[in-house]
Amino acid sequence: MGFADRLKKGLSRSREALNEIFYFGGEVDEDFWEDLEDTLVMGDLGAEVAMNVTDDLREQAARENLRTDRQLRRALSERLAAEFCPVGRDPFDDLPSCVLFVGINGAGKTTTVGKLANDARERSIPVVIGGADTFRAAAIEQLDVWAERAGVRLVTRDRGADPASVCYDVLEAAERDGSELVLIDTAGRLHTSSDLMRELAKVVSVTRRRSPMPVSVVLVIDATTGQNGLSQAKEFDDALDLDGVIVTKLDGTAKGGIAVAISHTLQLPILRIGVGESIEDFQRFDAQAFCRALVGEE
Ligand SMILES: Nc1nc2c(ncn2[C@@H]2O[C@H](COP(=O)(O)OP(=O)(O)OP(=O)(O)O)[C@@H](O)[C@H]2O)c(=O)[nH]1
Repeated sequence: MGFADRLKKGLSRSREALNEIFYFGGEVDEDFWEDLEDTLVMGDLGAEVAMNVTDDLREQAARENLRTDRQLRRALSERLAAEFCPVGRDPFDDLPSCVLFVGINGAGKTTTVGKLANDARERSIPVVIGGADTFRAAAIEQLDVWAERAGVRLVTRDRGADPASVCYDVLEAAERDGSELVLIDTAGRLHTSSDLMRELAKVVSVTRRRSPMPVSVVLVIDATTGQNGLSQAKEFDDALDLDGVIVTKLDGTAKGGIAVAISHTLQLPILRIGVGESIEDFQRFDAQAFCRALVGEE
């Protein structure tokens, strides 16, 4: 299955919900707009975005006399795409660059680091991985498997070591080897655990101070988390001042709207998306293509 099909399949829940209201058979009446707003809220877009988008679309439909399913879907997908914060500096393209990956347990950080390392190597970018998840021995082993798969060097320390020291080590190794991209995996943690968030803030500030390259902090978020994803992202942003977001598991049962809610509310760009477990299952984010898949516009 191609990338676009995977994304379409993954976002089918949102699309099916929209299909129900788009089969209105004629009148675009008050019920239609109410149902649209409810459906967008249910699709994890959040109340604020759902209301703004519905109000704008309603005005546009009246102004431009949009009536058909096709016209309305197109206008909706364009309006939703406009909600995304545009990408300014892309930390995986604008080199040299050091990126720290943060997020809750199981969000897909390690997998994402593996995919990005592989992508960089394929583009002949000298890249090194830092394994700063020294909390779990299995995490280091897992990252090692990804590093090997991608054919990229891993710098880490034994379980229990200070994660900030791994950041020092990997930056030193990058300087020595001439690596232009440094990808650092950190231990997963709940955004509600203030001790662990403080520890992570220290890792970030040490890395920012030590790094001769620009440092970006990227939140990896599992799209299937739903609306809780927005509060997660808010907490991480408050504590670490995020630079961007990667949304994973969009091939699963995600509703997808959380990507819109986070990007708009926190004004953070979506840098990449994950659509599967294997090394090539990820993509640059294209807001238009994403919204077409979300809305079911042909
Ligand atoms: N379907 C799907 N699964 C994914 C994707 N990205 C990651 N996964 C799976 O999600 C699970 C967790 O991924 P990890 O990369 O280990 O997550 P992590 O954030 O590093 O987890 P911790 O080390 O516990 O913090 C694994 O089973 C991955 O295969 C994706 O885009 N799609």
